[in-house]
Amino acid sequence: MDKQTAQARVQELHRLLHQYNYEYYVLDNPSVSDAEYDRLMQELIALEEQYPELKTADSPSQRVGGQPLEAFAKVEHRVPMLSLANAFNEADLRDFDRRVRQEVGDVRYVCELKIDGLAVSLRYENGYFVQGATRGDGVTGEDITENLKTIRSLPLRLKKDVTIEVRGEAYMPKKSFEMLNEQRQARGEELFANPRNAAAGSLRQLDPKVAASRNLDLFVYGVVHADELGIDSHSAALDYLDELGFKTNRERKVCQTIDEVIEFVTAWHEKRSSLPYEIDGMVIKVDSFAQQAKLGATAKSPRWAIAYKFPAEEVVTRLIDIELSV
Ligand SMILES: CC(C)(C)c1nc(N2CCN(c3ncccn3)CC2)c2cc(C(N)=O)c(N)nc2n1
Repeated sequence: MDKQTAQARVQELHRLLHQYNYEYYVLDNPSVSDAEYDRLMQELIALEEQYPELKTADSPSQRVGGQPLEAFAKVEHRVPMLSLANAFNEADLRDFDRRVRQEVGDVRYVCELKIDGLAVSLRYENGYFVQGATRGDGVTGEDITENLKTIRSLPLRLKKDVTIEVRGEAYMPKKSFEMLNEQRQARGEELFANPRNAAAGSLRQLDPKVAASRNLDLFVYGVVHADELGIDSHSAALDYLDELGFKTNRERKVCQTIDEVIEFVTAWHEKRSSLPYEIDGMVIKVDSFAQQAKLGATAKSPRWAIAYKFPAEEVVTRLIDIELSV
C-alpha cells in the first residue's frame, strides 16, 4: 500500500475506532463485535508501524500512553475548581431553597448523583483532548493527561472540533474495585479502603500502563464558561456534552420545587446500592445560568449549588459474626 492510500486508510480507521469506542464505552451499546474492533485496531497499529509519521497523539492506538513519567507537572486552572457547600438534612435543603428564591424568585433545579471519585478538568483544542488535570487545591492541580487518556469513555476526539474545558469526576466502578482488592490481597499488598481512594491512587500512578489496568471511568458534569457558548442553562450544557461524545450521568432530574428535590434525594439514598459505582450524596444546582450569575459565588463555592451528603453508612457487624469470628 503506498503512503497516500495508507494515510487515507489511517484516517478512516481513526473515524471508525473512535465511533466504536464511543458506542461501547459511552453508550454501552456496541454496533460491532469485539473481534471486529480488535481487527481494525491491529490494522491501524500495523500501518502506524509501517509509516511512523502517520502515528498521531490522538490515534486510538495511543490510549495506553507512553513511558512512565518522572513526576507530574503542575497545571494552573484558568477557572478555579470551586468547592461545594454541604447540606446534611432536609432543613438545610429548605434553607438553601429559601435563600435562592429570595434572591432570584421562581427557580428550577438540576439534581445529580454525587459520584464518589476524583474531580478532574479536561481541555480540548479543536476537538482534540490536549490536557487533563486533577482538581488539586482548586487553583493548581497535577497534569495527569497520560493517565486520563487510558479511560475508555474519555473521548480523544470530540464530535465537533470545539475548543473547550470540561469538568468531571473520574471514578472506579464497584466491580473493578472489588477485583483490584482481590488481586492485592492475593499478592499480600495493602488494600484500598474504598473506590475513591483506589481511583485517586490509580490516577497518581506515574506509569500510564498501571492506570490503564485499573478500569477507571468518568462522568463529565460541566463546561467552563458554557454561557459564552450561547447555552443558557446547566441542563442544556449537559445535553451539549452528550452531543460532543462525553459520558454524562443519565440519573439526573430537573426539579421544579425543593419538595421534588427532597423526594429525588430520598429515593436515591435508598437505592444507591443498586448502582455500579459509589455515590456519597447528590448535587443540587440552579439550572438557569442567568440566575447562577445573579447568585454568584463566595471565595470557596458557588451560591447556586449545594451538595447533599448522605449520612455515612455505619458498618454494622452483627454480633453473631463477631462471636463466630473469635
Ligand atoms: C461545578 C460545581 C462547583 C457546581 C460542581 N462541583 C463539584 N465538585 C466540587 C467539589 N469537589 C471537591 N473535591 C475535592 C475537595 C473539595 N471539593 C468535587 C467536585 C461537583 C461534583 C459532582 C460529582 N462528584 O458528581 C457533580 N455531579 N457536580 C459537581 N459540580
